[in-house]
Amino acid sequence: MKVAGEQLSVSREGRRLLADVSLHVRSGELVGLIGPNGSGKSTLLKSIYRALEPDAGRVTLDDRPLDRMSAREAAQKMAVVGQESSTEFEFSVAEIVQMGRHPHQRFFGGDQQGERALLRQALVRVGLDGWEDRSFLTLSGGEKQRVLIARCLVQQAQFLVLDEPTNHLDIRYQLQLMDLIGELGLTTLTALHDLNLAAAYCDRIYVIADGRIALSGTPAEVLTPEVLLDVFGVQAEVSTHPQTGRLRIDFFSNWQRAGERAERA
Ligand SMILES: Nc1ncnc2c1ncn2[C@@H]1O[C@H](COP(=O)(O)OP(=O)(O)OP(=O)(O)O)[C@@H](O)[C@H]1O
Repeated sequence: MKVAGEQLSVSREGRRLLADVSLHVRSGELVGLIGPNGSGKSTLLKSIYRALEPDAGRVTLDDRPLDRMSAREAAQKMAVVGQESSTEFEFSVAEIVQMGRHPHQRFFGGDQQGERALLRQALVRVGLDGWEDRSFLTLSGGEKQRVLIARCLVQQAQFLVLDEPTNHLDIRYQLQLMDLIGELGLTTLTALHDLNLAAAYCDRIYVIADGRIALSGTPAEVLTPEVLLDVFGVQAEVSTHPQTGRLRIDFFSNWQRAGERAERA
């Protein structure tokens, strides 16, 4: 499934949060969205997954406008893990994951055994096999995040939208989750703060700053020291890891620069 956002604009309380943003994700592509805090990443993702109505522009899935689809049809095509996915209600892990099946279920009947198998497979994939009866509210941030990913898996949508999916995850699960997303081979758009993860996993990256797309391209095209200084205001060195061949970004903090200055003096 290919996805496009065309000239999306959002204003709230007299402020332009998104200005004429266009982006596209080709079928099976993993596209990253990076940018500083408050640059508009969540606003853009919310306008794509219909949590927020843009003032102008449209979103299409396989060239069909999303706003002409029913909520059920949209949910069959698009699965979302947003940033604020908390619930105050007492649901079990199994109940939360099974919510991903709602767009596919009819009122009566259904293949109960098949549904249970899907639930189990999804929990195995996120490392939570046997956690069905645990209360969602009692889970750690990282465990909750993995449950929400499992909910996406059972939804069997072709397009995944993820807002900071590695938030709360320890390094092992960050890598495991990004590997899993890559293996799924779905059309994926994800906001990421960790630029090394973006470099390692994304086919292409959009950089957003002040509600506008500053540039887009492959990780090597986008993640240059000049762009990182310009957009994030940090000095960085970008190299290629000798073993993995992946881009590696090292950041220099103020104390390192101060140390270098002292050495030179
Ligand atoms: N409903 C709203 N009304 C007014 N301002 C809003 C609203 N929603 C978001 N904003 C503002 O829009 C800007 C973009 O917010 P957004 O959450 O999209 O940024 P972000 O890039 O996802 O940030 P972060 O990296 O911190 O998660 C912020 O300055 C935010 O305060």
